[in-house]
Amino acid sequence: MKFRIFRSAEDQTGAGSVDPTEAPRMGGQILPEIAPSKGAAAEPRVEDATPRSGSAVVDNPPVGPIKIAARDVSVFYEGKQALYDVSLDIPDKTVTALIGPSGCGKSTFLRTMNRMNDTIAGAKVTGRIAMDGEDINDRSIDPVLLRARVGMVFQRPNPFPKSIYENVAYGPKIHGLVSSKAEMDEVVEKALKRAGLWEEVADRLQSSAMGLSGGQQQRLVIARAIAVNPEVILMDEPCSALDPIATARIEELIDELRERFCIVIVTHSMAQAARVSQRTAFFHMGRLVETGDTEDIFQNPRERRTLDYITGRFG
Ligand SMILES: Nc1ncnc2c1ncn2[C@@H]1O[C@H](COP(=O)(O)OP(=O)(O)OP(=O)(O)O)[C@@H](O)[C@H]1O
Repeated sequence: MKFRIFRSAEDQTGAGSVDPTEAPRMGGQILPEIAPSKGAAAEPRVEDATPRSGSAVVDNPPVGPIKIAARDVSVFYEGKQALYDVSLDIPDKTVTALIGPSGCGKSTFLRTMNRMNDTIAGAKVTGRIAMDGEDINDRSIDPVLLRARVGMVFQRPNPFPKSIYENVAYGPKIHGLVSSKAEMDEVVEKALKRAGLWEEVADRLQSSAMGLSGGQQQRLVIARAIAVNPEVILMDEPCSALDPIATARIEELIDELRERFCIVIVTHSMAQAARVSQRTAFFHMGRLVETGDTEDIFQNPRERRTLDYITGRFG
């Protein structure tokens, strides 16, 4: 079976990512024709699902150094469980895509990796998340410093209403990473270059960031994250507010950045997951269903639910 791996950023839906002329298969077996899911409505809702007892076994771990190891991570909002016992290894210098239908817990899991859930009243996280072996929820860890090490890019570009230069300089300044104006100029230029924005803004660094296009603003936000030398960059649907050309530019950038950073991206577009990631984790109803190399997940998923989702039968 071949999945069409879209090279154009125009396809933002997953439904078209399957060649309908070829039979889908699972676990290496050709499956009989599968009727469009009738069972979806009968599936239990998250709050009805029986929580599995925690198991620290990591499904299909990646080869190579692990940057973040999540073990039995659960998240509750006002006592209502949204994530159940997720154990996942995130490799370094790799793009890991988190996919799954709306409300399955992708963003919730993403936020556990830089303790952004701490900022949500009533949210509680259990389990263990280690970065380079160190528990990020340990009392000794300052969440502000953690968020510099684990940067985050959101759906909508959120530059500060300040100049382009100040947007990038802000992080290095508050974290005391530079000691002179010349050094700051260098840091700003380097970050903008790495984010692929330098040539477009070099002559207007003092102009407002709000005057940039959406795609440029998103690259500026990435430059702002990079400027503090993060180790991990979390991206929560970074292209969902962008047009296809700006999306393609961000995807190229993600591909370049993975040489230096561990990247985790939440995306609704299976075509995007297939284009940008090397590892994929599929979530459903608050649980991690399956994880593996992206090619395997898309061409030969082991779980029926993964197959149904990537072939557009639900979600
Ligand atoms: N701040 C919050 N307060 C209460 N419940 C929340 C909060 N954030 C998320 N939830 C709930 O947790 C569950 C998982 O939500 P989450 O946003 O992580 O899913 P998602 O897979 O990222 O969804 P989407 O693709 O729609 O962004 C949902 O049932 C959602 O309603």
